[in-house]
Amino acid sequence: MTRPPSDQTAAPRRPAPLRVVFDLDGTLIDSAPDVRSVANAVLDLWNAAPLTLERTRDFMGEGVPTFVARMCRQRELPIADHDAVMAEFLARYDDAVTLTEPYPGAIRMLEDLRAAGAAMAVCTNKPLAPTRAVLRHLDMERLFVTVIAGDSLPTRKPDPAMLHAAFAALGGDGLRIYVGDSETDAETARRAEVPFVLFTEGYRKGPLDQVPRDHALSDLAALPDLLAQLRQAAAG
Ligand SMILES: O=C(O)COP(=O)(O)O
Ligand SMILES: [Mg+2]
Repeated sequence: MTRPPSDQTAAPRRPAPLRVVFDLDGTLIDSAPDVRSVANAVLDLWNAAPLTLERTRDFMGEGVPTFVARMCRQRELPIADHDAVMAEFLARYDDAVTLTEPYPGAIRMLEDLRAAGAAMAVCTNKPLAPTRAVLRHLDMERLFVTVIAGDSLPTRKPDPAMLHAAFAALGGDGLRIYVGDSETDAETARRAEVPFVLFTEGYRKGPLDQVPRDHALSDLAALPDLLAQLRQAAAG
């Protein structure tokens, strides 16, 4: 019995190339303890009360200038001192790496994606020097084609320019995905018109159901399977 032609000719389609861009703080690494320690060392210079970890997380997400502005407002530091506060903060931030940990399964997940042929980048509002320092400290730098940081371009997320630059560095066509933890990341993905995966265990400020996203996950180890499914669907 001859098979119908469709069965004879059905060859598996090549999966689409995968380009994945990751936010950093609150997505791949839990860096708030280091940021808090920097903030509190600076606040101590002004004899101001320290920040809790929770408040530190709340202040993160839009980069150092916004973090420092929120911190100064919260502790009512004199406006005339804000530039000096910023300078003291930045001076300490570059090597603030020892309290930071990758989220469970983050490095294994990145290695799995790379083994599956994904090209990956970091797109973070954190400045480049502390970003490079922490990635090196955690032996994660090797996993990324490029890093676009909070001082790499004239604008920061949620302006989509950083995300566009990250995908441009990854090159070519294929399936594009942005993975992040915050409202800022969701808005960046929307403006860049890139599908967004929300990591739910990071530094989001509001309720989960109010963050627009295409997919959500609480365990980074689930990302390779999700992306494999999306890749197959994209291959048709
Ligand atoms: O440094 C911040 O405020 C946020 O950094 P992120 O963009 O990696 O979350
Ligand atoms: Mg983040």
